[in-house]
Amino acid sequence: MAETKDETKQDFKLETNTELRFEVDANGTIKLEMITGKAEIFGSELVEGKKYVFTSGSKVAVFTWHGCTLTLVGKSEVAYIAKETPMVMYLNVHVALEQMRQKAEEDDTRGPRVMVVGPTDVGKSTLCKLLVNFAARLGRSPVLIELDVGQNEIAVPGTVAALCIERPSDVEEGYAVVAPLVYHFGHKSPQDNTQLYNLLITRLAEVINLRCEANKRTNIGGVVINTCGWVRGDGYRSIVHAAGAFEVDVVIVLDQERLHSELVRDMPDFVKVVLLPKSGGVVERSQKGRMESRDSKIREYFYGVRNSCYPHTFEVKFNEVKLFKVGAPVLPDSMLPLGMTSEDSRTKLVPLEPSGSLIHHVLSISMANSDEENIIQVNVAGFIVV
Ligand SMILES: Nc1ncnc2c1ncn2[C@@H]1O[C@H](COP(=O)(O)OP(=O)(O)OP(=O)(O)O)[C@@H](O)[C@H]1O
Repeated sequence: MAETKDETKQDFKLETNTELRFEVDANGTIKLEMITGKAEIFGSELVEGKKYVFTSGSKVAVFTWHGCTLTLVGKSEVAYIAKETPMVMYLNVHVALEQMRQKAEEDDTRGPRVMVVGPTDVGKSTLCKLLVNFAARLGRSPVLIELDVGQNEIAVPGTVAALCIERPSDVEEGYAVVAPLVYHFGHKSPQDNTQLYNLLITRLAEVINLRCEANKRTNIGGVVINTCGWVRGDGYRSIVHAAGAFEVDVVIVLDQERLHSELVRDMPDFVKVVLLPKSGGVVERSQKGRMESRDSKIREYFYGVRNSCYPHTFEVKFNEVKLFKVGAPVLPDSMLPLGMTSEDSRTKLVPLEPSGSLIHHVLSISMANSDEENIIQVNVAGFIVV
């Protein structure tokens, strides 16, 4: 039978230190198979002869240190081999971090804490993935911190989260999200409530510090922090705040000299600030593309990556739940009780009356035992759609 257009087969031969980049068409899929050699996708190794399926919108780079042959079956928007990649530099960073882990092991101290910053679409999430995957391949167990509330790799958008990485992420399905630590933020940009954002960063850092104190392996593995692409004004101040809260040792700036020089100026001397180039393969995403990827992240939470989960519908009486929203309307300081500032209201919990306006909203379920606890600073158990 003749091949249909959707089953176009392409063969590629990759030399050492090159990568095959491809994007999957909307509503299409691509099957990738490594025929010979060795290759990896964002730090996760490919198995020879196994067929990997990538769904619509995926943007992938298959990198090889040793050379390989590959086939792609399906319709791709683009598929090309790139010889220029920053992978050797990224690997050098990993090697330096591994040396810091070995030193920490010898001296019984803390492993490296590294934060990746830069404007939007420079490959921050991808570099974080590479670093934790490389570490996991050496048997390390770093903690991945996700501060990018818009494009969150661990939980649904609108959250900050942490995940202990025990093994490299799955090539098709991403991180094995087992027992993540997630805090509710509720907006897709930190700009919408900077006070709350900074408060959650402080809280997350406290909890991670406790975890590191209690678990030597996690402590040695270190922390890799992904940030969002808002690097001006309050966004920059949030980056500096996060660096302080997590007591980072290394800040990697991707692709922006201005941000690099600002951070060199503002970081303490013991923090290494490194400027690295972005990969030419990183794909710029439009507002629409970002919205779609947020939607698919929420869908993935409820249905699983390959529709492997079945969300349940159940009814709860309104008197059995308490509903809150974070942030009271901002009032002028003159109208507030003595000693309170309008900034406080942004992190205040406001009770919500159940109403039709809640329909189709995503709510998070707090782990708090009572509403006397500081619910904002308590992690969430999961999410529901009303
Ligand atoms: N070398 C590469 N080749 C092809 N695609 C790539 C490469 N590196 C990254 N990408 C793709 O580019 C897209 C953007 O990368 P990434 O999410 O890492 O950027 P980011 O800086 O974290 O963006 P944001 O600021 O939106 O969080 C992703 O879909 C990723 O899979």
